[in-house]
Amino acid sequence: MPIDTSAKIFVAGHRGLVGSAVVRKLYQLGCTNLILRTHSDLDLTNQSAVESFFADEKPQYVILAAAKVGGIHANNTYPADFITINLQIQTNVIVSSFNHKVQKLLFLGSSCIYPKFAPQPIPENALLTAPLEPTNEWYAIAKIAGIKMCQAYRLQHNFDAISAMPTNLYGTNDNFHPENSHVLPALLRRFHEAKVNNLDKVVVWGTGSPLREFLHVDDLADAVVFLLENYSDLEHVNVGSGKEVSIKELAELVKEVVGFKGELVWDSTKPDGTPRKLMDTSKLVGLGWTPKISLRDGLVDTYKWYLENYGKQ
Ligand SMILES: NC(=O)C1=CN([C@@H]2O[C@H](COP(=O)(O)OP(=O)(O)OC[C@H]3O[C@@H](n4cnc5c(N)ncnc54)[C@H](OP(=O)(O)O)[C@@H]3O)[C@@H](O)[C@H]2O)C=CC1
Ligand SMILES: C[C@H]1O[C@H](OP(=O)(O)OP(=O)(O)OC[C@H]2O[C@@H](n3cnc4c(=O)[nH]c(N)nc43)[C@H](O)[C@@H]2O)[C@@H](O)[C@@H](O)C1=O
Repeated sequence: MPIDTSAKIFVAGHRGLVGSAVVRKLYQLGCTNLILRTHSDLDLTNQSAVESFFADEKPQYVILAAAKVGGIHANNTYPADFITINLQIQTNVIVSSFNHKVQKLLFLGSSCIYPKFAPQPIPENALLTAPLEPTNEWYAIAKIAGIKMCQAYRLQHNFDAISAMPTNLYGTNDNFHPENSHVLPALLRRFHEAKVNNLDKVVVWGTGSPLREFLHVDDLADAVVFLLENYSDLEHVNVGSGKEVSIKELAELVKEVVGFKGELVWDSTKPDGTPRKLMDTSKLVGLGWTPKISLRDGLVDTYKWYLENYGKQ
């Protein structure tokens, strides 16, 4: 049922790529009672601080978009951080949400929960059917544990906790860190810097052959609200665009959007990761949701935002 615009909604991770898009969406819908805390105000790995926060604020809805997130290099380099921090955050928020009678919680996982060689497109029931992609299995295991925890609280306590599994996301407020970011923001920054510094080439990681699906974060935020209003069941739900491109095609598209005229150089010492991870989104489409923003339009908008916020540096 439609979200009550006066309801107390805690958006955990509200400054991040996903959290900020969800906040924009909820404000657009007329929500007037969002509860927002920065990482420095409320460290979600601190169990007693989270418990006190929920006891004081008693939110009615929780959207869990806070996590330790990064691209293939970051996941491959900091496995202990990715499994520990994400297990701590999600456990603290899910348990305290239940303890303080939150009406509904939406947990955000990721497409990396699926086996490295899952059937394509990947259906929700491919979960735990084969080995994971080694470069991000620690993060994936944490996310799978989050799905299972939401299921366990529904089975034992009838707690309305649902899980959404987005594909690779991009958009405004993304992480543009040169090493630890995801591919799309990393390339946007690298091509931009090459253009403004008149470089003649840009290094792209891997072989360029892996395929990736991309969804603009505003579409994801729309899907998050749609699921909060229309879905309450045990199984997680894939959220994607249904369209995939090779990393080479993506690099060419970013090059074109940025207007870089030089050449691409491939650094095959960097990992390719999962060869493909196109999600089967027929379950979500069957519920009545479809994405709206094309990759080209989304890239153009994101680069425009990048120029307004970082272009002068
Ligand atoms: N980006 C992507 O391509 C995809 C993301 N997802 C999922 O979406 C969710 C959000 O990801 P995304 O928005 O990209 O990530 P971001 O890194 O952009 O945002 C994460 C947010 O969580 C906050 N945060 C991190 N640690 C803590 C903590 N200990 N206490 C409080 N807040 C904390 C961060 O605050 P601060 O920066 O101040 O530390 C930040 O605001 C995650 O669950 C992720 O797994 C799923 C699929 C794809
Ligand atoms: C959403 C999903 O995202 C992550 O999985 P991933 O999709 O493999 O992550 P990625 O975006 O970092 O890489 C995608 C592809 O792109 C190639 N690639 C080229 N050049 C750059 C580059 O400059 N940076 C990066 N990061 N990748 C590059 C890179 O070699 C790889 O082949 C998970 O860690 C996890 O966070 C998760 O759930």
